[in-house]
Amino acid sequence: MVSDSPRVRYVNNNLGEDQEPPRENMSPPLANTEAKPSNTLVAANPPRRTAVLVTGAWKQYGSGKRTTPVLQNLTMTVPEGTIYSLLGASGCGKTTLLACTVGMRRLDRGDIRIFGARPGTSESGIPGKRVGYMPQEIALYGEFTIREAMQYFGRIYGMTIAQIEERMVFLIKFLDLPSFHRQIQTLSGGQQRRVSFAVALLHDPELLILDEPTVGVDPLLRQSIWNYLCNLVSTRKTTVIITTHYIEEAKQATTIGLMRSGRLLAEDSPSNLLKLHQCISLEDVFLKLCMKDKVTNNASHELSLPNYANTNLPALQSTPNAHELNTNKSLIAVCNEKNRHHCKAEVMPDENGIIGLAFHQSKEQLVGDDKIKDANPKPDPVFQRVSRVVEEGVDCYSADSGCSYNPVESFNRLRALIIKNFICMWRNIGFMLFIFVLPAIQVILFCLAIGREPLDMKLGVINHEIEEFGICTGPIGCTTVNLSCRYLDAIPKFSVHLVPFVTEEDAIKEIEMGQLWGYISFPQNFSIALMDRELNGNAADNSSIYESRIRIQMDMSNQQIAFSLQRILLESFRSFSRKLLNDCDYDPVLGELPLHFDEPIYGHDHPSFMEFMAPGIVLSIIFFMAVALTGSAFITEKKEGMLDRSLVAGVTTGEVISAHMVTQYVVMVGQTVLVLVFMIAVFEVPVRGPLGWAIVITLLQGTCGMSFGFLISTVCNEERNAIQLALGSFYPNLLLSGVVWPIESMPKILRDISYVLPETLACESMRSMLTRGWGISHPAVWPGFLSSIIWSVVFWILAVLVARFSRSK
Ligand SMILES: Nc1ncnc2c1ncn2[C@@H]1O[C@H](COP(=O)(O)OP(=O)(O)OP(=O)(O)O)[C@@H](O)[C@H]1O
Repeated sequence: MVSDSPRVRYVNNNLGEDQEPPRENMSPPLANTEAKPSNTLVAANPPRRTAVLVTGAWKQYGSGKRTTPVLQNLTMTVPEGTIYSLLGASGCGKTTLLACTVGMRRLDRGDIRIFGARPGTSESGIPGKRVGYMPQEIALYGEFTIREAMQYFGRIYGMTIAQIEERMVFLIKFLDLPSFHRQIQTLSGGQQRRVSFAVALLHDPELLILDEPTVGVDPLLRQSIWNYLCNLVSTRKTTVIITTHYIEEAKQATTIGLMRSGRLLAEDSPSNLLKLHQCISLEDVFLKLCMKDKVTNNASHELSLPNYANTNLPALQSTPNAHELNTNKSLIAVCNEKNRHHCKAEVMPDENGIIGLAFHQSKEQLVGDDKIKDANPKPDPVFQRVSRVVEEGVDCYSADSGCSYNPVESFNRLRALIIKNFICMWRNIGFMLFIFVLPAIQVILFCLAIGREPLDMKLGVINHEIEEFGICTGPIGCTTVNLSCRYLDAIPKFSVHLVPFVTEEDAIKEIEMGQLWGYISFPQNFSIALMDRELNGNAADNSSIYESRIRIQMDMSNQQIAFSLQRILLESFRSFSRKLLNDCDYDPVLGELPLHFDEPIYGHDHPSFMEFMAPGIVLSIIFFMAVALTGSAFITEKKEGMLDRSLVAGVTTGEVISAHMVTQYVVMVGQTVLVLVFMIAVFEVPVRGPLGWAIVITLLQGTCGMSFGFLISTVCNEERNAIQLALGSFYPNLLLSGVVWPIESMPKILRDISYVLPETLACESMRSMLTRGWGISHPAVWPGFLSSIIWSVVFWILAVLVARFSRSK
């Protein structure tokens, strides 16, 4: 292992550039082979010197009618220090078998032993540095440079920077890679695959599991890769499992496993296969075995004809006109009822002259073969028992396994993950804008657009008291002349734009055109009648009371505008009336309603809608940003295979989550500061309570959003499903949490639902702290903190349960 016995490259030794020195201390695999887990049945004991042993493996995807059987009673033995080449048509189950081998998927039945132990246990070395895994997809962070990719995995494997650098120089040269400064996403598909291959070789593992490493690789380099693998096996006793579509190159393997429909048709050395089946080429052997398998299993099923149009075999895709090619190098089975016992070979070399394995295997065929399953022997009951027993062992992939925990190694892995997270974030400009600029824009837009007083509301004025047309200016002092003008003067002009009209009908027409919010009309004798009413009270006659009335007719379709206009007109009248009574030496209180509002206990005389909404908006922004960031981060890593690759390399789920939390908290603190600075410092939203606790509850809501995002990422495999789920929950949450409207206005049942949502109590707490100045110990405040914590825990528990359930599939 790297940290125990540094296995740096050895350019200066006498083995030549592409050769590795013999592995020191080759005993651990054997020692592990002999070590029996205490609860393992005797039947499961693998033979000595077997690196990988798969026994009676059964695996299917889906359930019910959608079941796809993939592995069917497959048994495979990979001796240590050999190259085992797994050959089979597209869709026959090679990748699934490798995924089960590295513990990323679980068998339905059967048993897998790596160095004598179940994958996922510390004895097997998987996950960890004993294995180098190259999945079929690139599974690398596109934002990384080649060097950063090497450093990321090197740190996980516990290599020093010097070891990583030395190894990288060799691998770049050997695999003909571009400069290590190049970002992976800027490389060609073939170059990316080679970087992926280099990462698998980086730490010189004991077991290499390579899923189609030579696809898209130049023939010379392909040969060079095989030479290198052969050298690794002979000098380092490395064990290699490699899948390929190319029969030609597989001839260099020590053992070939021929796979069809999830079964292993044969497993032997290339020479033995040729000898045993009396064929001159491996293609013939494979064809013969396929025919035999087909006839044995289902006489009524015909062999599928190769489907050139749909096949995803690289060798076939690169052939311009496959039907026209006809040499006798490669083979495509063309069998029908008549020639079932006599197969004809057709040629399928690719553009490089490499022969492709040309059996296309459709899903339909696999499903059809499932009918054969019943004819196959049932899995050995012993293995069923073994399978059940080993499931109970310690699983190093689970977050809480504590499997051979080494704090230093764990710290190194955590560091690698955190560095990785920040590099990915830093390199992605769009992402940076999303996480920092978007919240700021949301707050600015909220503060500018929501809750402010409407301005410039147009109101028509019909004044029958004055001769001239227009808006008049009123006299001052105690007078009975043109009081209508004096009242109009009291109306704030920045809020209400007064527009003169001759008649009410003219104003109504404008209202109907959507040009006015209402009109105000003064009768002819308004001033005299008003003075009579104000000064004489009950003694005023009926005509004075009628003539003193100002008529107002409004468009009430817009609640906020209508309420604002009504309030302004009322307040303006109060102010006009007080001034007039004062000027005439009367007590101004006479003009008031007998209602007196004292200084408010909390808030101020003119509460704004913005102040009501601001606390909830802050929490919503932080909550949903955390949902989006966490959900997208995990789904992308999962979908592109990067998460699985890191897990196989030895990173634990707990470390992945911890690293994400560290990154997410840094982002969240930044977002919280940004959002609060804009709200408080720029837009002067009042803070009357403890700002520190307001920040804490904001971070708790972010944690809650992070947990929800994690849950979404475990439930969804595709980004679009995650977006649907996140958006689907966004609006109900926003509308029901009392962010935009008081929950007191909701029907009882909805109010009860609202109280158990993650944001409602938190929003109440935040509002109480900011606008009422209450502290954490107040009974209306602490429940918001508690609810955020409880929801975070509930989401995490659900996410962990779903993740476990998914992995067991
Ligand atoms: N997650 C999944 N859910 C459902 N079916 C799946 C899943 N993964 C693979 N399959 C199906 O299982 C079968 C075997 O797939 P697998 O990837 O193991 O084949 P393969 O031999 O590696 O193919 P290829 O050479 O093209 O990579 C295919 O029919 C595939 O469609």
